[in-house]
Amino acid sequence: MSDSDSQRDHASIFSVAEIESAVGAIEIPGGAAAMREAMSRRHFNALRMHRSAADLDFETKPVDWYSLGCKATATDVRPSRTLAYAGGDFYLQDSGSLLALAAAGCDTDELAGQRVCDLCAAPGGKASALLEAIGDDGFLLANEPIRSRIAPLKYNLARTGSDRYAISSLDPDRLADKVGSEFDLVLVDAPCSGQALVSRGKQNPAAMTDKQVQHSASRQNRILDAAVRLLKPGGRLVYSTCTFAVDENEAQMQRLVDADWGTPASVTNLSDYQSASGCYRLWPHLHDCAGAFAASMQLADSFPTRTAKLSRKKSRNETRVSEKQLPKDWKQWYRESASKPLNYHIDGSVLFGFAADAPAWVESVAVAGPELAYRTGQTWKPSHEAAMRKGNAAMALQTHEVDEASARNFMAGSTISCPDRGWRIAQHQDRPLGWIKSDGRVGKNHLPGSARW
Ligand SMILES: C[S@@+](CC[C@H](N)C(=O)[O-])C[C@H]1O[C@@H](n2cnc3c(N)ncnc32)[C@H](O)[C@@H]1O
Repeated sequence: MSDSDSQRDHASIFSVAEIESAVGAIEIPGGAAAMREAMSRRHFNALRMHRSAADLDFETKPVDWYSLGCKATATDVRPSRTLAYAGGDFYLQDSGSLLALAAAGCDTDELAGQRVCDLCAAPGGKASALLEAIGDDGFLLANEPIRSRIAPLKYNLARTGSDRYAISSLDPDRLADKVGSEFDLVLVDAPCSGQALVSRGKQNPAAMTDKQVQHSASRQNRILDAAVRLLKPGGRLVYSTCTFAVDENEAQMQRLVDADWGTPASVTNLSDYQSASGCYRLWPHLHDCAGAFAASMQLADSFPTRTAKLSRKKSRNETRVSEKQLPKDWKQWYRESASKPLNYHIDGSVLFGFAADAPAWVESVAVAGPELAYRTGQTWKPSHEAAMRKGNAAMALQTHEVDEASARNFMAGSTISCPDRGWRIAQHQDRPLGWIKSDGRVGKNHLPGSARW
């Protein structure tokens, strides 16, 4: 069975009445029959552009709700096989995911310099947009409780080229106990019944049942209760799901407002999509995406604050290393910025460099962060993550500009010719691609398997 057959099959399992019942107490604009039909259609991913990206060499049309979003106009373009993608110029995601980013203000300057937490962060589609939006002076904590999902999160955060982040892996309640009321903005892109994904064959059809909706809703209650404890008074909560059920969407926000914890915060740019005060929806039959929900709430100034309770076991300094303990080839790999010093940490076989002006609690909750080097046996090598840096603290010292054909070969895993010895970043039109190590003739390819075409 082809992909499109299986998508059609999943969606056509449901009758119009079942779709209406799964959505709950909200009118479906345009009707459930049109929604049912659109749920079996394929929606192409959108490109979420990096702010410093160069112009694309294929035609695109804008995504109406997110100014940094666009879609390729031709359906035979494969954006994921372009050098612009390899160099981190854009991220690919369902255009519905951009609704939460619009609610957070990621396509404006309002997050610049802010302290932000993405509480349910893997694989990092939204966390990477938050990281780009906070700029060189903000800080992002990306939390993902499920350890096996950390690897793609690390990879996607590194693609932004920023080092202003740390990754934690805690239950939201424990994180709130440890860190306290620290954030200007918390994003909860909650685990949900995933009804919008049923049409893509990525979710079990049981997502449409009340049992699944109520199971997800009670987990969302717990996560949201922790999220508000992580906010500074007056801070902003952005809540999102990829499901249609009111009980997992508008009703969750209403519960917080009814408890007097905050007030809905309208997002002017999203007024066309409003479903309730501070709540926004995209529908598969109206907006050419899988469907999405996002809401924005401002925490009451009177909400009680808590200060960080740092763990005694893994306190600051415990894994920190001095410059003298850095790998011996360090100075051949990186130049450090005097104005943006780093705190170096070795965790097992990985060396991280956290921004020295990051919050004090970062080192007690982080399981990963901006990676600089890793060890295989006794040998240290520079990390692919650091090859992608676009600025900030540790930057690779040496680069090797390659033409388009060599860049494509490099992305496919080949060696490239390079007359200069040592470690350097292969780059194409100033876009970093990854590390090579040259013997003065041939540059050996050090691109990780996951990044290769
Ligand atoms: C909808 S996905 C997040 C997608 C992500 N924000 C993105 O844009 O790439 C929800 C995430 O929440 C995580 N999760 C599961 N249970 C959780 C919990 N109790 N608290 C926080 N996150 C949880 C899941 O592992 C999953 O990675």
